[in-house]
Amino acid sequence: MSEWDLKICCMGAGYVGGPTMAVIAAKCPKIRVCVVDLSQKQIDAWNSSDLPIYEPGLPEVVEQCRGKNLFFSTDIDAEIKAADIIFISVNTPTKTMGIGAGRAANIKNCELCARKIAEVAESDKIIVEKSTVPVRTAEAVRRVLECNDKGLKFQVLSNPEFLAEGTAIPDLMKPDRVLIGGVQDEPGLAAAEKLVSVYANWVPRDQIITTNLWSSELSKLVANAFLAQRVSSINSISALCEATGADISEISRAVGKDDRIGKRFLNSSIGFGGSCFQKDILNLVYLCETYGLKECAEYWNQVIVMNDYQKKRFSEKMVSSMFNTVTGKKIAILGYAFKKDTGDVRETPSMFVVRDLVLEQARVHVYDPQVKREDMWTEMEYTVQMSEATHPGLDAAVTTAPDAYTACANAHAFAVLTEWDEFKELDFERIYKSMAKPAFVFDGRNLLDHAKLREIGFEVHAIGKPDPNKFSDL
Ligand SMILES: NC(=O)c1ccc[n+]([C@@H]2O[C@H](COP(=O)([O-])OP(=O)(O)OC[C@H]3O[C@@H](n4cnc5c(N)ncnc54)[C@H](O)[C@@H]3O)[C@@H](O)[C@H]2O)c1
Ligand SMILES: O=c1ccn([C@@H]2O[C@H](COP(=O)(O)OP(=O)(O)O[C@H]3O[C@H](CO)[C@@H](O)[C@H](O)[C@H]3O)[C@@H](O)[C@H]2O)c(=O)[nH]1
Repeated sequence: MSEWDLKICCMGAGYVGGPTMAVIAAKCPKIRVCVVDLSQKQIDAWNSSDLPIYEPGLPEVVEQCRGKNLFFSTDIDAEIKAADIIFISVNTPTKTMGIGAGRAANIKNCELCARKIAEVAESDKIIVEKSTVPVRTAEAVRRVLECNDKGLKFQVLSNPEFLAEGTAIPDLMKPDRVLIGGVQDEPGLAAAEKLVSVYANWVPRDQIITTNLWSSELSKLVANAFLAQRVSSINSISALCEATGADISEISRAVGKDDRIGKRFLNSSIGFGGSCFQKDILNLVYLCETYGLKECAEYWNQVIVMNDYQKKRFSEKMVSSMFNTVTGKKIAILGYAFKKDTGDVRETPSMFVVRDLVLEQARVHVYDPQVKREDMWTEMEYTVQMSEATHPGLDAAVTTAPDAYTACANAHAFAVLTEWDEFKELDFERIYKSMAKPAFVFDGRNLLDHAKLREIGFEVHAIGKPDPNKFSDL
Protein backbone atom coordinates (compact mmCIF):
# COMPACT_ATOMS: atom_id res chain seq x y z
CA MET A 1 0.00 0.00 0.00
CA SER A 2 1.35 3.40 -0.99
CA GLU A 3 1.51 6.06 1.69
CA TRP A 4 0.10 8.47 -0.94
CA ASP A 5 -3.49 8.91 -2.16
CA LEU A 6 -2.15 10.06 -5.53
CA LYS A 7 1.15 10.81 -7.24
CA ILE A 8 1.51 13.86 -9.45
CA CYS A 9 4.41 14.67 -11.73
CA CYS A 10 4.77 18.05 -13.39
CA MET A 11 7.00 18.43 -16.44
CA GLY A 12 8.40 21.97 -16.43
CA ALA A 13 9.71 23.74 -13.32
CA GLY A 14 9.18 27.32 -14.43
CA TYR A 15 6.98 30.25 -13.39
CA VAL A 16 3.89 28.05 -13.60
CA GLY A 17 5.06 24.52 -12.76
CA GLY A 18 6.93 25.50 -9.58
CA PRO A 19 4.31 27.68 -7.83
CA THR A 20 1.31 25.62 -9.02
CA MET A 21 2.73 22.36 -7.76
CA ALA A 22 3.92 23.96 -4.51
CA VAL A 23 0.35 25.07 -3.78
CA ILE A 24 -1.12 21.65 -4.70
CA ALA A 25 1.39 20.07 -2.33
CA ALA A 26 0.56 22.55 0.43
CA LYS A 27 -3.18 21.99 0.05
CA CYS A 28 -3.02 18.21 -0.42
CA PRO A 29 -0.66 16.59 2.10
CA LYS A 30 -1.71 13.09 1.00
CA ILE A 31 -0.63 13.74 -2.59
CA ARG A 32 3.01 13.31 -3.58
CA VAL A 33 4.04 16.03 -6.03
CA CYS A 34 7.27 16.01 -8.03
CA VAL A 35 8.28 18.75 -10.44
CA VAL A 36 10.75 17.65 -13.09
CA ASP A 37 12.75 19.61 -15.63
CA LEU A 38 15.43 19.07 -18.24
CA SER A 39 17.47 21.86 -16.68
CA GLN A 40 19.67 20.70 -13.80
CA LYS A 41 20.36 24.35 -12.92
CA GLN A 42 16.65 25.06 -12.55
CA ILE A 43 16.06 22.00 -10.37
CA ASP A 44 19.11 22.75 -8.21
CA ALA A 45 17.73 26.23 -7.60
CA TRP A 46 14.32 24.83 -6.61
CA ASN A 47 16.13 22.56 -4.16
CA SER A 48 18.07 25.48 -2.65
CA SER A 49 17.16 28.48 -0.49
CA ASP A 50 17.60 30.73 -3.56
CA LEU A 51 14.56 29.79 -5.67
CA PRO A 52 14.86 30.40 -9.43
CA ILE A 53 11.95 32.87 -9.48
CA TYR A 54 10.96 35.77 -7.27
CA GLU A 55 7.35 35.46 -6.19
CA PRO A 56 6.00 36.85 -2.90
CA GLY A 57 4.95 34.05 -0.52
CA LEU A 58 6.52 31.30 -2.63
CA PRO A 59 9.56 30.54 -0.41
CA GLU A 60 7.27 29.94 2.57
CA VAL A 61 5.05 27.49 0.65
CA VAL A 62 8.04 25.61 -0.78
CA GLU A 63 9.72 25.50 2.61
CA GLN A 64 6.56 24.06 4.17
CA CYS A 65 6.33 21.09 1.75
CA ARG A 66 9.73 20.45 0.16
CA GLY A 67 11.12 17.06 1.16
CA LYS A 68 7.75 16.04 2.62
CA ASN A 69 5.32 15.76 -0.30
CA LEU A 70 6.96 18.20 -2.74
CA PHE A 71 10.07 17.23 -4.69
CA PHE A 72 12.12 18.69 -7.54
CA SER A 73 14.07 16.32 -9.76
CA THR A 74 15.71 15.77 -13.12
CA ASP A 75 14.93 12.05 -13.01
CA ILE A 76 12.11 12.53 -15.49
CA ASP A 77 11.72 8.85 -16.44
CA ALA A 78 11.32 7.63 -12.86
CA GLU A 79 8.79 10.32 -12.00
CA ILE A 80 6.74 9.67 -15.15
CA LYS A 81 6.62 5.97 -14.27
CA ALA A 82 5.52 6.67 -10.70
CA ALA A 83 2.84 9.26 -11.46
CA ASP A 84 -0.93 8.81 -11.74
CA ILE A 85 -1.37 12.32 -13.15
CA ILE A 86 1.21 14.16 -15.26
CA PHE A 87 0.98 17.90 -15.83
CA ILE A 88 2.69 19.35 -18.90
CA SER A 89 3.78 22.84 -17.89
CA VAL A 90 6.49 23.60 -20.39
CA ASN A 91 7.14 26.83 -22.28
CA THR A 92 5.19 27.41 -25.52
CA PRO A 93 6.87 30.52 -26.95
CA THR A 94 6.04 32.28 -30.20
CA LYS A 95 7.79 30.59 -33.13
CA THR A 96 10.82 32.53 -34.33
CA MET A 97 11.18 30.81 -37.70
CA GLY A 98 9.35 28.70 -40.22
CA ILE A 99 5.61 28.51 -40.78
CA GLY A 100 3.76 31.10 -38.68
CA ALA A 101 7.02 32.69 -37.44
CA GLY A 102 6.35 35.64 -35.15
CA ARG A 103 2.75 34.56 -34.46
CA ALA A 104 2.18 30.82 -34.03
CA ALA A 105 2.96 29.22 -30.67
CA ASN A 106 5.67 26.61 -30.73
CA ILE A 107 4.22 23.46 -29.15
CA LYS A 108 7.35 21.42 -29.72
CA ASN A 109 7.99 21.07 -25.98
CA CYS A 110 4.47 19.73 -25.37
CA GLU A 111 4.92 17.13 -28.07
CA LEU A 112 8.32 16.14 -26.65
CA CYS A 113 6.72 15.62 -23.24
CA ALA A 114 4.01 13.44 -24.78
CA ARG A 115 6.64 11.40 -26.63
CA LYS A 116 8.65 10.95 -23.45
CA ILE A 117 5.58 9.81 -21.52
CA ALA A 118 4.62 7.34 -24.26
CA GLU A 119 8.17 5.99 -24.27
CA VAL A 120 8.69 5.43 -20.56
CA ALA A 121 5.24 4.98 -18.96
CA GLU A 122 4.39 1.52 -17.70
CA SER A 123 0.80 2.15 -16.61
CA ASP A 124 -2.29 4.15 -17.67
CA LYS A 125 -2.18 7.85 -16.78
CA ILE A 126 -4.02 11.14 -16.91
CA ILE A 127 -2.12 13.79 -18.84
CA VAL A 128 -2.96 17.40 -18.05
CA GLU A 129 -2.14 20.21 -20.45
CA LYS A 130 -1.24 23.11 -18.14
CA SER A 131 0.74 25.04 -20.75
CA THR A 132 -1.11 27.63 -22.83
CA VAL A 133 -1.59 26.08 -26.27
CA PRO A 134 -3.41 26.63 -29.56
CA VAL A 135 -6.89 25.13 -29.61
CA ARG A 136 -6.82 21.43 -30.59
CA THR A 137 -3.30 20.81 -29.28
CA ALA A 138 -4.70 18.09 -27.02
CA GLU A 139 -5.49 16.14 -30.18
CA ALA A 140 -1.80 16.07 -31.12
CA VAL A 141 -0.84 15.12 -27.56
CA ARG A 142 -3.39 12.29 -27.53
CA ARG A 143 -2.25 10.92 -30.90
CA VAL A 144 1.40 10.90 -29.83
CA LEU A 145 0.50 9.14 -26.58
CA GLU A 146 -1.54 6.53 -28.46
CA CYS A 147 1.60 5.54 -30.35
CA ASN A 148 2.93 3.67 -27.33
CA ASP A 149 3.43 -0.02 -28.10
CA LYS A 150 2.39 -1.19 -24.63
CA GLY A 151 -1.37 -0.89 -25.01
CA LEU A 152 -1.49 1.83 -22.36
CA LYS A 153 -4.48 4.17 -22.08
CA PHE A 154 -4.00 7.90 -21.54
CA GLN A 155 -6.68 10.48 -20.86
CA VAL A 156 -5.77 14.00 -21.93
CA LEU A 157 -7.23 16.97 -20.03
CA SER A 158 -6.82 20.69 -20.53
CA ASN A 159 -6.35 22.69 -17.34
CA PRO A 160 -5.01 26.14 -18.29
CA GLU A 161 -3.41 28.27 -15.63
CA PHE A 162 -4.66 31.77 -14.84
CA LEU A 163 -2.15 32.91 -12.23
CA ALA A 164 -0.51 36.29 -12.73
CA GLU A 165 3.12 36.81 -11.78
CA GLY A 166 3.69 38.77 -8.62
CA THR A 167 0.41 37.45 -7.18
CA ALA A 168 0.85 33.78 -8.11
CA ILE A 169 0.46 32.44 -4.59
CA PRO A 170 -2.78 34.26 -3.68
CA ASP A 171 -4.08 33.55 -7.21
CA LEU A 172 -3.44 29.84 -6.73
CA MET A 173 -4.71 29.73 -3.17
CA LYS A 174 -7.95 31.53 -4.07
CA PRO A 175 -8.49 31.21 -7.81
CA ASP A 176 -11.46 32.93 -9.46
CA ARG A 177 -12.02 29.63 -11.21
CA VAL A 178 -10.30 26.41 -12.15
CA LEU A 179 -10.99 25.27 -15.70
CA ILE A 180 -10.85 21.62 -16.68
CA GLY A 181 -11.57 20.41 -20.20
CA GLY A 182 -11.86 16.78 -21.20
CA VAL A 183 -13.33 14.42 -23.73
CA GLN A 184 -17.05 14.11 -23.07
CA ASP A 185 -17.18 10.31 -22.81
CA GLU A 186 -17.12 8.05 -19.77
CA PRO A 187 -13.33 7.70 -19.36
CA GLY A 188 -12.83 11.39 -20.20
CA LEU A 189 -15.40 12.50 -17.62
CA ALA A 190 -13.91 10.16 -15.01
CA ALA A 191 -10.44 11.63 -15.62
CA ALA A 192 -11.80 15.16 -15.31
CA GLU A 193 -13.54 14.20 -12.07
CA LYS A 194 -10.24 12.89 -10.69
CA LEU A 195 -8.58 16.24 -11.35
CA VAL A 196 -11.61 18.07 -9.94
CA SER A 197 -11.15 16.10 -6.72
CA VAL A 198 -7.56 17.35 -6.42
CA TYR A 199 -8.59 21.03 -6.66
CA ALA A 200 -11.65 20.42 -4.50
CA ASN A 201 -9.27 20.08 -1.56
CA TRP A 202 -9.28 23.88 -1.40
CA VAL A 203 -11.34 25.36 -4.25
CA PRO A 204 -15.16 25.50 -3.86
CA ARG A 205 -16.78 23.10 -6.32
CA ASP A 206 -18.85 25.80 -8.00
CA GLN A 207 -15.62 27.55 -8.98
CA ILE A 208 -14.30 24.45 -10.74
CA ILE A 209 -15.63 24.60 -14.29
CA THR A 210 -15.62 21.48 -16.41
CA THR A 211 -16.06 21.63 -20.16
CA ASN A 212 -14.88 20.06 -23.38
CA LEU A 213 -11.24 20.11 -24.44
CA TRP A 214 -11.40 22.69 -27.18
CA SER A 215 -13.42 25.21 -25.19
CA SER A 216 -10.97 24.92 -22.33
CA GLU A 217 -7.90 25.41 -24.52
CA LEU A 218 -9.45 28.37 -26.33
CA SER A 219 -10.80 30.02 -23.16
CA LYS A 220 -7.25 30.58 -21.95
CA LEU A 221 -6.28 32.52 -25.08
CA VAL A 222 -9.51 34.48 -24.95
CA ALA A 223 -9.08 35.43 -21.27
CA ASN A 224 -5.63 36.87 -21.97
CA ALA A 225 -6.81 38.59 -25.14
CA PHE A 226 -9.68 40.28 -23.24
CA LEU A 227 -7.36 41.43 -20.44
CA ALA A 228 -4.73 42.78 -22.84
CA GLN A 229 -7.46 44.43 -24.90
CA ARG A 230 -8.50 46.44 -21.84
CA VAL A 231 -4.94 47.67 -21.36
CA SER A 232 -4.63 48.64 -25.03
CA SER A 233 -8.04 50.31 -24.93
CA ILE A 234 -7.16 52.50 -21.97
CA ASN A 235 -3.71 53.21 -23.43
CA SER A 236 -5.28 54.40 -26.68
CA ILE A 237 -7.34 56.86 -24.64
CA SER A 238 -4.23 58.03 -22.75
CA ALA A 239 -2.89 59.51 -26.00
CA LEU A 240 -6.18 61.35 -26.48
CA CYS A 241 -6.02 62.64 -22.90
CA GLU A 242 -2.56 64.10 -23.48
CA ALA A 243 -3.89 65.87 -26.58
CA THR A 244 -7.01 67.29 -24.95
CA GLY A 245 -6.27 67.98 -21.29
CA ALA A 246 -8.41 65.12 -19.95
CA ASP A 247 -6.88 62.94 -17.22
CA ILE A 248 -6.62 59.18 -17.82
CA SER A 249 -6.96 58.30 -14.12
CA GLU A 250 -10.24 60.19 -13.98
CA ILE A 251 -11.44 58.39 -17.12
CA SER A 252 -10.55 54.98 -15.63
CA ARG A 253 -12.34 55.90 -12.42
CA ALA A 254 -15.47 57.11 -14.17
CA VAL A 255 -15.65 54.28 -16.69
CA GLY A 256 -14.66 51.53 -14.25
CA LYS A 257 -17.46 52.45 -11.82
CA ASP A 258 -19.87 50.92 -14.30
CA ASP A 259 -20.30 47.37 -13.00
CA ARG A 260 -20.60 46.09 -16.54
CA ILE A 261 -17.11 47.39 -17.29
CA GLY A 262 -15.40 46.96 -13.90
CA LYS A 263 -12.40 48.83 -12.58
CA ARG A 264 -9.58 46.30 -12.95
CA PHE A 265 -7.06 46.34 -15.81
CA LEU A 266 -7.75 49.96 -16.62
CA ASN A 267 -4.38 51.31 -15.47
CA SER A 268 -2.77 53.16 -18.31
CA SER A 269 0.90 52.32 -18.70
CA ILE A 270 3.85 52.25 -21.07
CA GLY A 271 2.26 49.11 -22.48
CA PHE A 272 1.80 45.56 -21.34
CA GLY A 273 4.68 43.12 -21.15
CA GLY A 274 5.25 39.64 -19.79
CA SER A 275 5.56 36.25 -21.37
CA CYS A 276 1.84 35.74 -21.97
CA PHE A 277 -0.24 38.60 -23.37
CA GLN A 278 1.61 39.21 -26.61
CA LYS A 279 2.36 35.54 -27.22
CA ASP A 280 -1.21 34.45 -26.59
CA ILE A 281 -2.82 37.17 -28.72
CA LEU A 282 -0.43 36.41 -31.56
CA ASN A 283 -1.40 32.77 -31.15
CA LEU A 284 -5.09 33.75 -31.38
CA VAL A 285 -4.43 35.93 -34.42
CA TYR A 286 -2.62 33.06 -36.11
CA LEU A 287 -5.45 30.65 -35.31
CA CYS A 288 -8.01 33.05 -36.81
CA GLU A 289 -5.88 33.38 -39.94
CA THR A 290 -5.46 29.62 -40.17
CA TYR A 291 -9.24 29.22 -40.18
CA GLY A 292 -9.61 31.96 -42.82
CA LEU A 293 -11.09 34.51 -40.38
CA LYS A 294 -9.20 37.55 -41.63
CA GLU A 295 -11.39 40.20 -39.92
CA CYS A 296 -11.15 38.41 -36.55
CA ALA A 297 -7.37 38.17 -36.92
CA GLU A 298 -7.09 41.88 -37.73
CA TYR A 299 -9.32 42.82 -34.81
CA TRP A 300 -7.13 41.07 -32.24
CA ASN A 301 -3.88 42.06 -33.89
CA GLN A 302 -4.82 45.68 -33.27
CA VAL A 303 -4.34 45.08 -29.51
CA ILE A 304 -0.66 44.41 -30.25
CA VAL A 305 -0.39 47.32 -32.68
CA MET A 306 -1.70 49.68 -29.98
CA ASN A 307 0.72 48.22 -27.43
CA ASP A 308 3.70 48.76 -29.73
CA TYR A 309 2.50 52.31 -30.37
CA GLN A 310 2.28 53.03 -26.64
CA LYS A 311 5.85 51.85 -25.98
CA LYS A 312 7.20 53.84 -28.91
CA ARG A 313 5.15 56.92 -28.01
CA PHE A 314 6.72 56.92 -24.54
CA SER A 315 10.36 56.83 -25.66
CA GLU A 316 9.65 59.42 -28.36
CA LYS A 317 8.08 61.68 -25.74
CA MET A 318 11.20 61.35 -23.60
CA VAL A 319 13.46 62.41 -26.45
CA SER A 320 11.25 65.26 -27.70
CA SER A 321 10.76 66.67 -24.19
CA MET A 322 14.51 66.73 -23.60
CA PHE A 323 15.09 69.19 -26.46
CA ASN A 324 15.07 66.47 -29.12
CA THR A 325 18.35 64.99 -28.04
CA VAL A 326 19.47 62.54 -25.38
CA THR A 327 22.85 61.88 -26.95
CA GLY A 328 25.44 61.50 -24.20
CA LYS A 329 22.87 62.25 -21.48
CA LYS A 330 22.57 60.04 -18.44
CA ILE A 331 19.02 58.70 -18.02
CA ALA A 332 17.89 56.66 -15.03
CA ILE A 333 15.41 53.87 -15.54
CA LEU A 334 13.57 52.89 -12.38
CA GLY A 335 12.12 49.44 -12.87
CA TYR A 336 12.91 46.88 -15.52
CA ALA A 337 10.59 43.97 -14.63
CA PHE A 338 7.38 43.79 -16.68
CA LYS A 339 5.33 44.53 -13.55
CA LYS A 340 5.99 44.85 -9.84
CA ASP A 341 6.73 41.93 -7.52
CA THR A 342 8.48 39.83 -10.13
CA GLY A 343 12.00 39.63 -11.51
CA ASP A 344 10.66 38.46 -14.88
CA VAL A 345 11.78 40.55 -17.86
CA ARG A 346 10.18 38.63 -20.70
CA GLU A 347 8.71 41.15 -23.19
CA THR A 348 9.12 43.87 -20.58
CA PRO A 349 8.16 47.29 -21.97
CA SER A 350 11.22 48.78 -20.19
CA MET A 351 13.45 46.90 -22.61
CA PHE A 352 11.90 48.68 -25.60
CA VAL A 353 12.36 52.08 -23.97
CA VAL A 354 15.98 51.25 -23.08
CA ARG A 355 16.57 50.05 -26.64
CA ASP A 356 15.21 53.29 -28.09
CA LEU A 357 17.29 55.42 -25.71
CA VAL A 358 20.47 53.47 -26.45
CA LEU A 359 19.86 53.92 -30.17
CA GLU A 360 19.66 57.68 -29.44
CA GLN A 361 23.08 57.29 -27.74
CA ALA A 362 21.91 58.01 -24.21
CA ARG A 363 23.78 56.57 -21.22
CA VAL A 364 21.18 54.45 -19.47
CA HIS A 365 21.38 53.50 -15.79
CA VAL A 366 18.87 50.87 -14.72
CA TYR A 367 17.75 50.09 -11.21
CA ASP A 368 15.30 47.27 -10.46
CA PRO A 369 15.03 45.58 -7.07
CA GLN A 370 14.68 42.06 -8.51
CA VAL A 371 15.98 41.90 -12.06
CA LYS A 372 19.31 40.20 -12.73
CA ARG A 373 21.62 41.86 -15.25
CA GLU A 374 22.22 38.56 -17.09
CA ASP A 375 18.45 38.16 -17.56
CA MET A 376 18.25 41.67 -19.03
CA TRP A 377 20.87 40.81 -21.62
CA THR A 378 19.41 37.39 -22.45
CA GLU A 379 15.97 38.88 -23.08
CA MET A 380 17.38 41.81 -25.04
CA GLU A 381 19.23 39.48 -27.37
CA TYR A 382 16.24 37.15 -27.76
CA THR A 383 13.51 39.74 -28.26
CA VAL A 384 15.09 42.84 -29.78
CA GLN A 385 18.20 41.17 -31.21
CA MET A 386 20.58 43.53 -29.41
CA SER A 387 23.80 42.39 -27.84
CA GLU A 388 27.38 43.56 -27.48
CA ALA A 389 28.13 41.58 -30.66
CA THR A 390 25.42 43.26 -32.76
CA HIS A 391 25.75 46.70 -31.09
CA PRO A 392 29.35 47.22 -29.91
CA GLY A 393 29.36 49.47 -26.84
CA LEU A 394 25.94 48.29 -25.62
CA ASP A 395 27.38 46.81 -22.44
CA ALA A 396 28.94 50.16 -21.52
CA ALA A 397 25.86 52.17 -22.57
CA VAL A 398 23.59 50.32 -20.13
CA THR A 399 24.72 50.29 -16.52
CA THR A 400 22.86 48.54 -13.71
CA ALA A 401 22.75 50.61 -10.54
CA PRO A 402 22.59 49.24 -6.97
CA ASP A 403 19.80 51.64 -5.97
CA ALA A 404 17.57 54.42 -7.31
CA TYR A 405 19.73 57.22 -5.87
CA THR A 406 22.87 56.00 -7.64
CA ALA A 407 20.91 55.58 -10.87
CA CYS A 408 19.58 59.15 -10.66
CA ALA A 409 22.77 60.96 -9.59
CA ASN A 410 23.80 63.43 -12.33
CA ALA A 411 21.05 62.15 -14.60
CA HIS A 412 19.08 64.49 -16.85
CA ALA A 413 15.95 62.43 -16.35
CA PHE A 414 14.52 59.46 -14.55
CA ALA A 415 11.73 57.30 -15.89
CA VAL A 416 9.53 55.06 -13.76
CA LEU A 417 8.83 52.00 -15.86
CA THR A 418 7.76 49.44 -13.24
CA GLU A 419 5.31 50.27 -10.44
CA TRP A 420 7.45 48.98 -7.54
CA ASP A 421 6.01 50.27 -4.23
CA GLU A 422 9.46 51.35 -3.02
CA PHE A 423 9.64 54.04 -5.73
CA LYS A 424 6.78 55.90 -4.03
CA GLU A 425 8.88 56.26 -0.87
CA LEU A 426 12.02 57.72 -2.47
CA ASP A 427 13.47 61.00 -1.19
CA PHE A 428 12.75 63.10 -4.28
CA GLU A 429 14.29 66.28 -2.80
CA ARG A 430 17.57 64.39 -2.54
CA ILE A 431 17.19 63.00 -6.05
CA TYR A 432 16.39 66.44 -7.47
CA LYS A 433 19.49 67.97 -5.89
CA SER A 434 21.69 65.25 -7.37
CA MET A 435 20.37 65.61 -10.95
CA ALA A 436 21.34 67.81 -13.91
CA LYS A 437 18.85 70.65 -14.56
CA PRO A 438 16.25 70.89 -15.84
CA ALA A 439 15.48 67.59 -14.12
CA PHE A 440 12.90 65.57 -16.04
CA VAL A 441 10.59 62.87 -14.71
CA PHE A 442 8.77 60.47 -17.03
CA ASP A 443 6.24 58.48 -15.07
CA GLY A 444 5.30 55.49 -17.19
CA ARG A 445 3.02 54.06 -14.51
CA ASN A 446 1.38 57.15 -13.00
CA LEU A 447 2.87 56.02 -9.72
CA LEU A 448 4.22 59.24 -8.26
CA ASP A 449 2.73 62.42 -6.81
CA HIS A 450 3.20 64.74 -9.77
CA ALA A 451 2.12 67.94 -8.00
CA LYS A 452 4.72 67.33 -5.28
CA LEU A 453 7.42 66.61 -7.83
CA ARG A 454 6.60 69.84 -9.69
CA GLU A 455 6.78 71.75 -6.41
CA ILE A 456 10.30 70.38 -5.89
CA GLY A 457 11.25 71.67 -9.33
CA PHE A 458 10.99 68.64 -11.62
CA GLU A 459 9.52 68.84 -15.10
CA VAL A 460 7.03 65.99 -15.04
CA HIS A 461 5.58 64.05 -17.96
CA ALA A 462 3.17 61.20 -17.37
CA ILE A 463 0.94 58.84 -19.32
CA GLY A 464 -2.44 60.33 -20.16
CA LYS A 465 -1.90 63.30 -17.84
CA PRO A 466 -2.41 66.85 -19.02
CA ASP A 467 0.69 69.02 -19.21
CA PRO A 468 -0.05 72.09 -17.01
CA ASN A 469 2.11 74.27 -19.26
CA LYS A 470 0.01 73.33 -22.27
CA PHE A 471 -3.45 73.48 -20.69
CA SER A 472 -3.84 76.69 -18.71
CA ASP A 473 -7.55 75.97 -18.15
CA LEU A 474 -6.90 73.03 -15.81
N1 LIG B 1 4.34 32.73 -16.63
C1 LIG B 1 3.06 32.85 -16.34
O1 LIG B 1 2.66 33.71 -15.57
C2 LIG B 1 2.05 31.92 -16.96
C3 LIG B 1 0.74 31.91 -16.45
C4 LIG B 1 -0.19 31.05 -17.02
C5 LIG B 1 0.16 30.19 -18.05
N2 LIG B 1 1.44 30.22 -18.53
C6 LIG B 1 1.79 29.23 -19.56
O2 LIG B 1 2.41 28.12 -18.90
C7 LIG B 1 3.44 27.56 -19.71
C8 LIG B 1 4.76 27.58 -18.95
O3 LIG B 1 5.11 28.93 -18.72
P1 LIG B 1 6.30 29.32 -17.74
O4 LIG B 1 6.27 30.79 -17.60
O5 LIG B 1 6.24 28.46 -16.52
O6 LIG B 1 7.57 28.87 -18.62
P2 LIG B 1 9.08 28.78 -18.12
O7 LIG B 1 9.92 29.04 -19.31
O8 LIG B 1 9.27 29.59 -16.89
O9 LIG B 1 9.24 27.25 -17.67
C9 LIG B 1 9.13 26.18 -18.54
C10 LIG B 1 10.07 25.07 -18.06
O10 LIG B 1 9.83 23.92 -18.84
C11 LIG B 1 11.08 23.23 -18.99
N3 LIG B 1 10.97 22.30 -20.12
C12 LIG B 1 10.91 22.57 -21.44
N4 LIG B 1 10.77 21.45 -22.15
C13 LIG B 1 10.77 20.43 -21.25
C14 LIG B 1 10.64 19.02 -21.37
N5 LIG B 1 10.53 18.44 -22.58
N6 LIG B 1 10.68 18.27 -20.24
C15 LIG B 1 10.80 18.87 -19.03
N7 LIG B 1 10.92 20.20 -18.85
C16 LIG B 1 10.90 20.96 -19.95
C17 LIG B 1 12.06 24.35 -19.21
O11 LIG B 1 13.39 23.93 -18.93
C18 LIG B 1 11.55 25.41 -18.22
O12 LIG B 1 12.21 25.31 -16.96
C19 LIG B 1 3.44 28.38 -20.99
O13 LIG B 1 2.64 27.73 -21.95
C20 LIG B 1 2.81 29.70 -20.58
O14 LIG B 1 2.18 30.35 -21.65
C21 LIG B 1 2.38 31.04 -17.99
O1 LIG C 1 -4.29 47.81 -15.79
C1 LIG C 1 -3.27 47.24 -16.18
C2 LIG C 1 -3.00 45.88 -15.90
C3 LIG C 1 -1.84 45.31 -16.40
N1 LIG C 1 -0.96 46.05 -17.12
C4 LIG C 1 0.28 45.42 -17.63
O2 LIG C 1 -0.07 44.22 -18.30
C5 LIG C 1 0.99 43.27 -18.19
C6 LIG C 1 0.47 41.94 -17.69
O3 LIG C 1 0.05 42.07 -16.35
P1 LIG C 1 -0.69 40.89 -15.55
O4 LIG C 1 -1.81 40.39 -16.35
O5 LIG C 1 -1.01 41.40 -14.20
O6 LIG C 1 0.49 39.83 -15.38
P2 LIG C 1 0.78 38.41 -16.09
O7 LIG C 1 1.65 37.65 -15.16
O8 LIG C 1 1.25 38.63 -17.47
O9 LIG C 1 -0.64 37.65 -16.11
C7 LIG C 1 -1.42 37.52 -17.28
O10 LIG C 1 -0.95 36.45 -18.08
C8 LIG C 1 -0.93 35.18 -17.39
C9 LIG C 1 -0.27 34.20 -18.31
O11 LIG C 1 -1.13 33.65 -19.24
C10 LIG C 1 -2.37 34.82 -17.01
O12 LIG C 1 -2.38 33.56 -16.37
C11 LIG C 1 -2.95 35.90 -16.12
O13 LIG C 1 -4.29 35.60 -15.80
C12 LIG C 1 -2.86 37.24 -16.84
O14 LIG C 1 -3.31 38.30 -15.99
C13 LIG C 1 2.02 43.90 -17.27
O15 LIG C 1 3.05 44.48 -18.02
C14 LIG C 1 1.23 44.98 -16.54
O16 LIG C 1 2.03 46.05 -16.10
C15 LIG C 1 -1.21 47.38 -17.40
O17 LIG C 1 -0.42 48.04 -18.06
N2 LIG C 1 -2.36 47.94 -16.91
